[in-house]
Amino acid sequence: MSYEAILVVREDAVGIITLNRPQALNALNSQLMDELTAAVDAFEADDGIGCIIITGSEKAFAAGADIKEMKSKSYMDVYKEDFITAKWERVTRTRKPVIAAVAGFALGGGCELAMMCDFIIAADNAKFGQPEIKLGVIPGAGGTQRLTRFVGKAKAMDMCLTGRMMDAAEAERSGLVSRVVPLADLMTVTREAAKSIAALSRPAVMICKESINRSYETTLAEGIRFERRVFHSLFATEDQKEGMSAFADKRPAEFKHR
Ligand SMILES: CC(C)(O)CC(=O)SCCNC(=O)CCNC(=O)[C@H](O)C(C)(C)COP(=O)(O)OP(=O)(O)OC[C@H]1O[C@@H](n2cnc3c(N)ncnc32)[C@H](O)[C@@H]1OP(=O)(O)O
Repeated sequence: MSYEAILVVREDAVGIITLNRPQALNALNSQLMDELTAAVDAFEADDGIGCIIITGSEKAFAAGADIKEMKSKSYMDVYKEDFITAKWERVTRTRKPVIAAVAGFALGGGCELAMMCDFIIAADNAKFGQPEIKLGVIPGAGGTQRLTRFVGKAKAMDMCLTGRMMDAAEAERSGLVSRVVPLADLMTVTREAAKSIAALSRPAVMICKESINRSYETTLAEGIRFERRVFHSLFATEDQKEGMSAFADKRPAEFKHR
Protein backbone atom coordinates (compact mmCIF):
# COMPACT_ATOMS: atom_id res chain seq x y z
CA MET A 1 0.00 0.00 0.00
CA SER A 2 1.29 3.48 -0.79
CA TYR A 3 0.49 6.32 1.55
CA GLU A 4 -0.11 9.99 0.75
CA ALA A 5 -1.72 11.48 3.83
CA ILE A 6 0.60 9.74 6.30
CA LEU A 7 4.29 8.82 6.43
CA VAL A 8 5.20 5.41 7.71
CA VAL A 9 8.62 4.32 8.92
CA ARG A 10 9.93 1.38 10.81
CA GLU A 11 12.81 1.90 13.23
CA ASP A 12 14.11 -1.25 14.90
CA ALA A 13 11.00 -2.77 16.46
CA VAL A 14 8.98 0.45 16.46
CA GLY A 15 6.46 1.50 13.79
CA ILE A 16 6.07 5.27 13.41
CA ILE A 17 3.02 6.77 11.68
CA THR A 18 3.22 10.52 10.99
CA LEU A 19 0.00 12.31 9.98
CA ASN A 20 0.92 14.41 6.98
CA ARG A 21 -1.65 16.92 5.72
CA PRO A 22 0.21 20.10 6.74
CA GLN A 23 -1.96 22.33 4.54
CA ALA A 24 -4.99 21.39 6.69
CA LEU A 25 -3.26 21.02 10.08
CA ASN A 26 -3.56 17.25 9.66
CA ALA A 27 -7.37 17.38 9.57
CA LEU A 28 -8.52 13.78 9.57
CA ASN A 29 -10.26 13.14 6.25
CA SER A 30 -11.39 9.72 5.05
CA GLN A 31 -8.25 9.13 2.98
CA LEU A 32 -6.01 9.80 5.99
CA MET A 33 -8.10 7.56 8.24
CA ASP A 34 -8.11 4.74 5.63
CA GLU A 35 -4.32 4.99 5.39
CA LEU A 36 -3.91 5.14 9.17
CA THR A 37 -6.06 2.03 9.53
CA ALA A 38 -4.04 0.19 6.87
CA ALA A 39 -0.74 1.17 8.53
CA VAL A 40 -1.96 0.00 11.93
CA ASP A 41 -3.11 -3.30 10.33
CA ALA A 42 0.34 -3.75 8.77
CA PHE A 43 2.21 -3.08 12.03
CA GLU A 44 -0.17 -5.31 13.98
CA ALA A 45 0.53 -8.20 11.58
CA ASP A 46 4.30 -7.62 11.67
CA ASP A 47 5.93 -9.86 14.29
CA GLY A 48 8.98 -7.62 14.28
CA ILE A 49 7.06 -4.62 15.61
CA GLY A 50 6.62 -4.26 19.37
CA CYS A 51 5.24 -0.72 19.69
CA ILE A 52 3.56 1.89 17.46
CA ILE A 53 3.86 5.69 17.61
CA ILE A 54 1.28 8.04 16.07
CA THR A 55 2.43 11.63 15.68
CA GLY A 56 1.82 14.78 13.63
CA SER A 57 3.79 17.95 13.00
CA GLU A 58 5.19 20.54 15.40
CA LYS A 59 2.14 22.74 14.67
CA ALA A 60 -0.59 20.12 14.82
CA PHE A 61 -1.08 16.55 15.87
CA ALA A 62 -4.50 16.92 14.18
CA ALA A 63 -6.99 19.80 14.16
CA GLY A 64 -9.91 17.38 14.14
CA ALA A 65 -12.04 15.62 11.59
CA ASP A 66 -12.02 17.37 8.22
CA ILE A 67 -14.81 19.94 8.57
CA LYS A 68 -14.82 20.72 4.84
CA GLU A 69 -15.36 17.03 3.98
CA MET A 70 -18.01 16.65 6.68
CA LYS A 71 -20.04 19.83 6.33
CA SER A 72 -22.52 18.71 3.63
CA LYS A 73 -23.17 15.20 4.93
CA SER A 74 -26.80 14.37 5.60
CA TYR A 75 -28.23 12.42 8.50
CA MET A 76 -28.59 9.35 6.23
CA ASP A 77 -24.95 9.69 5.05
CA VAL A 78 -23.56 9.67 8.58
CA TYR A 79 -26.00 7.01 9.79
CA LYS A 80 -25.31 4.62 6.90
CA GLU A 81 -21.54 4.80 7.15
CA ASP A 82 -21.70 4.81 10.98
CA PHE A 83 -19.66 8.01 10.82
CA ILE A 84 -17.25 8.45 12.56
CA THR A 85 -16.22 5.83 15.01
CA ALA A 86 -16.73 2.79 12.78
CA LYS A 87 -13.70 3.76 10.69
CA TRP A 88 -11.59 4.80 13.65
CA GLU A 89 -12.12 1.78 15.87
CA ARG A 90 -9.14 -0.05 14.37
CA VAL A 91 -6.77 2.05 16.45
CA THR A 92 -8.55 1.07 19.66
CA ARG A 93 -8.50 -2.64 18.75
CA THR A 94 -4.75 -2.82 18.25
CA ARG A 95 -3.26 -5.27 20.72
CA LYS A 96 0.21 -3.75 20.48
CA PRO A 97 0.90 -0.61 22.51
CA VAL A 98 0.31 2.68 20.73
CA ILE A 99 1.83 5.95 21.96
CA ALA A 100 0.54 9.33 20.77
CA ALA A 101 3.32 11.93 20.49
CA VAL A 102 1.41 15.21 20.46
CA ALA A 103 2.73 18.65 19.53
CA GLY A 104 0.57 21.64 18.68
CA PHE A 105 -3.17 21.31 18.19
CA ALA A 106 -4.97 18.10 19.16
CA LEU A 107 -8.55 19.22 18.70
CA GLY A 108 -11.84 17.41 18.18
CA GLY A 109 -11.07 14.15 16.40
CA GLY A 110 -7.37 14.88 16.93
CA CYS A 111 -7.83 14.84 20.70
CA GLU A 112 -10.07 11.77 20.35
CA LEU A 113 -7.47 9.96 18.24
CA ALA A 114 -4.77 10.74 20.82
CA MET A 115 -7.04 9.39 23.58
CA MET A 116 -7.56 6.15 21.59
CA CYS A 117 -3.82 5.53 21.97
CA ASP A 118 -2.51 3.86 25.12
CA PHE A 119 -0.82 6.95 26.45
CA ILE A 120 0.05 10.45 25.34
CA ILE A 121 3.44 12.12 25.52
CA ALA A 122 2.93 15.84 24.90
CA ALA A 123 5.26 18.60 23.79
CA ASP A 124 5.11 21.77 25.85
CA ASN A 125 3.31 23.56 22.99
CA ALA A 126 0.48 20.99 22.83
CA LYS A 127 -3.12 22.22 23.03
CA PHE A 128 -6.00 19.81 23.58
CA GLY A 129 -9.68 20.53 23.07
CA GLN A 130 -13.11 19.29 22.03
CA PRO A 131 -14.41 22.35 20.14
CA GLU A 132 -17.20 20.51 18.27
CA ILE A 133 -19.86 22.42 20.22
CA LYS A 134 -18.76 25.56 18.35
CA LEU A 135 -19.65 23.80 15.08
CA GLY A 136 -23.15 22.93 16.27
CA VAL A 137 -22.35 19.29 17.06
CA ILE A 138 -20.73 17.29 19.85
CA PRO A 139 -17.63 15.05 19.90
CA GLY A 140 -18.42 11.96 17.84
CA ALA A 141 -15.33 9.76 18.18
CA GLY A 142 -15.43 9.09 21.89
CA GLY A 143 -14.64 12.58 23.24
CA THR A 144 -17.48 12.81 25.75
CA GLN A 145 -16.69 9.30 27.00
CA ARG A 146 -12.89 9.02 27.00
CA LEU A 147 -12.17 12.61 28.08
CA THR A 148 -14.51 12.17 31.05
CA ARG A 149 -12.65 9.04 32.11
CA PHE A 150 -9.30 10.80 31.80
CA VAL A 151 -10.03 14.15 33.42
CA GLY A 152 -13.29 13.65 35.36
CA LYS A 153 -16.76 15.08 34.88
CA ALA A 154 -16.11 18.71 35.86
CA LYS A 155 -13.27 19.29 33.45
CA ALA A 156 -14.85 17.22 30.66
CA MET A 157 -18.03 19.30 30.94
CA ASP A 158 -15.95 22.49 30.91
CA MET A 159 -13.96 21.40 27.85
CA CYS A 160 -16.87 20.00 25.81
CA LEU A 161 -19.44 22.68 26.70
CA THR A 162 -17.17 25.72 26.22
CA GLY A 163 -14.95 24.22 23.51
CA ARG A 164 -11.92 25.83 25.14
CA MET A 165 -8.39 24.47 24.72
CA MET A 166 -6.26 23.01 27.50
CA ASP A 167 -2.49 23.56 27.41
CA ALA A 168 0.04 20.80 28.01
CA ALA A 169 0.59 21.69 31.67
CA GLU A 170 -3.15 21.56 32.43
CA ALA A 171 -3.45 18.32 30.44
CA GLU A 172 -0.69 16.73 32.54
CA ARG A 173 -2.21 18.00 35.83
CA SER A 174 -5.58 16.60 34.75
CA GLY A 175 -4.30 13.14 33.87
CA LEU A 176 -4.84 13.40 30.11
CA VAL A 177 -1.16 13.06 29.25
CA SER A 178 1.50 10.96 30.91
CA ARG A 179 4.44 13.35 30.40
CA VAL A 180 5.19 16.79 29.00
CA VAL A 181 8.56 17.37 27.37
CA PRO A 182 10.18 20.27 25.48
CA LEU A 183 9.04 20.33 21.86
CA ALA A 184 12.58 19.65 20.63
CA ASP A 185 12.73 16.44 22.69
CA LEU A 186 9.27 15.05 21.85
CA MET A 187 10.27 12.43 19.30
CA THR A 188 13.50 11.45 21.09
CA VAL A 189 11.65 10.82 24.34
CA THR A 190 8.77 9.02 22.57
CA ARG A 191 11.13 6.84 20.53
CA GLU A 192 13.02 5.89 23.73
CA ALA A 193 9.75 4.95 25.45
CA ALA A 194 8.58 2.94 22.42
CA LYS A 195 11.93 1.16 22.01
CA SER A 196 12.06 0.26 25.70
CA ILE A 197 8.54 -1.24 25.47
CA ALA A 198 9.38 -3.07 22.22
CA ALA A 199 12.39 -4.71 23.90
CA LEU A 200 10.21 -6.29 26.59
CA SER A 201 8.35 -9.57 26.37
CA ARG A 202 5.60 -8.98 23.78
CA PRO A 203 3.13 -11.42 25.35
CA ALA A 204 3.59 -9.69 28.74
CA VAL A 205 3.23 -6.22 27.19
CA MET A 206 0.09 -7.14 25.22
CA ILE A 207 -1.53 -8.87 28.18
CA CYS A 208 -0.65 -5.92 30.44
CA LYS A 209 -2.36 -3.55 27.98
CA GLU A 210 -5.42 -5.80 27.83
CA SER A 211 -5.59 -6.01 31.61
CA ILE A 212 -5.41 -2.22 32.11
CA ASN A 213 -8.08 -1.69 29.43
CA ARG A 214 -10.28 -4.26 31.19
CA SER A 215 -10.40 -1.94 34.21
CA TYR A 216 -12.56 0.45 32.14
CA GLU A 217 -15.15 -2.19 31.39
CA THR A 218 -15.64 -4.17 34.54
CA THR A 219 -15.99 -4.08 38.31
CA LEU A 220 -12.88 -4.01 40.50
CA ALA A 221 -13.50 -7.59 41.69
CA GLU A 222 -13.90 -8.90 38.12
CA GLY A 223 -10.87 -6.94 37.00
CA ILE A 224 -8.70 -8.32 39.79
CA ARG A 225 -9.81 -11.88 38.90
CA PHE A 226 -9.00 -11.24 35.22
CA GLU A 227 -5.59 -9.83 36.14
CA ARG A 228 -4.76 -12.84 38.33
CA ARG A 229 -5.69 -15.33 35.58
CA VAL A 230 -3.67 -13.60 32.87
CA PHE A 231 -0.79 -13.14 35.33
CA HIS A 232 -0.87 -16.92 35.88
CA SER A 233 -0.89 -17.49 32.10
CA LEU A 234 2.42 -15.67 31.70
CA PHE A 235 4.13 -18.46 33.68
CA ALA A 236 3.58 -20.58 30.56
CA THR A 237 5.90 -18.33 28.53
CA GLU A 238 9.62 -18.73 27.92
CA ASP A 239 9.95 -15.01 28.52
CA GLN A 240 8.86 -15.35 32.16
CA LYS A 241 11.63 -17.94 32.74
CA GLU A 242 14.13 -15.75 30.93
CA GLY A 243 13.10 -12.52 32.73
CA MET A 244 13.30 -14.01 36.20
CA SER A 245 16.46 -16.06 35.50
CA ALA A 246 18.18 -12.97 34.08
CA PHE A 247 17.35 -11.04 37.24
CA ALA A 248 18.74 -13.83 39.45
CA ASP A 249 21.86 -14.14 37.25
CA LYS A 250 22.38 -10.33 37.27
CA ARG A 251 22.34 -10.08 33.47
CA PRO A 252 20.06 -8.32 30.97
CA ALA A 253 17.07 -10.40 29.85
CA GLU A 254 16.86 -11.48 26.22
CA PHE A 255 13.20 -11.88 25.47
CA LYS A 256 12.14 -14.11 22.58
CA HIS A 257 8.50 -13.00 22.66
CA ARG A 258 7.14 -16.46 23.32
C1 LIG B 1 -14.39 13.81 15.07
C2 LIG B 1 -15.56 14.62 15.53
C3 LIG B 1 -16.83 13.89 15.24
O1 LIG B 1 -15.49 14.72 16.94
C4 LIG B 1 -15.68 15.98 14.89
C5 LIG B 1 -14.51 16.91 14.76
O2 LIG B 1 -13.38 16.65 14.97
S1 LIG B 1 -14.99 18.45 14.22
C6 LIG B 1 -13.46 19.35 14.10
C7 LIG B 1 -13.03 19.90 15.40
N1 LIG B 1 -11.90 20.80 15.21
C8 LIG B 1 -12.04 22.11 15.10
O3 LIG B 1 -13.12 22.67 15.18
C9 LIG B 1 -10.76 22.91 14.88
C10 LIG B 1 -10.84 23.67 13.57
N2 LIG B 1 -9.64 24.47 13.34
C11 LIG B 1 -9.40 25.63 13.99
O4 LIG B 1 -10.13 26.06 14.85
C12 LIG B 1 -8.16 26.38 13.59
O5 LIG B 1 -7.75 25.91 12.32
C13 LIG B 1 -6.99 26.20 14.60
C14 LIG B 1 -7.33 26.93 15.91
C15 LIG B 1 -6.68 24.74 14.88
C16 LIG B 1 -5.70 26.84 13.98
O6 LIG B 1 -5.95 28.17 13.60
P1 LIG B 1 -4.90 28.90 12.63
O7 LIG B 1 -3.51 28.70 13.15
O8 LIG B 1 -5.41 30.29 12.47
O9 LIG B 1 -4.94 28.10 11.25
P2 LIG B 1 -6.11 28.12 10.15
O10 LIG B 1 -5.84 29.17 9.14
O11 LIG B 1 -7.45 28.13 10.80
O12 LIG B 1 -5.94 26.65 9.50
C17 LIG B 1 -4.95 26.36 8.52
C18 LIG B 1 -5.62 25.56 7.42
O13 LIG B 1 -6.09 24.34 7.99
C19 LIG B 1 -7.46 24.18 7.72
N3 LIG B 1 -8.10 23.45 8.84
C20 LIG B 1 -7.85 23.57 10.13
N4 LIG B 1 -8.61 22.73 10.85
C21 LIG B 1 -9.37 22.06 9.95
C22 LIG B 1 -10.35 21.03 10.07
N5 LIG B 1 -10.69 20.50 11.26
N6 LIG B 1 -10.92 20.58 8.96
C23 LIG B 1 -10.59 21.06 7.74
N7 LIG B 1 -9.65 22.01 7.56
C24 LIG B 1 -9.04 22.50 8.66
C25 LIG B 1 -7.99 25.61 7.64
O14 LIG B 1 -9.22 25.65 6.98
C26 LIG B 1 -6.86 26.27 6.87
O15 LIG B 1 -6.92 25.92 5.51
P3 LIG B 1 -7.29 27.02 4.39
O16 LIG B 1 -8.70 27.45 4.68
O17 LIG B 1 -6.31 28.13 4.58
O18 LIG B 1 -7.17 26.29 3.09
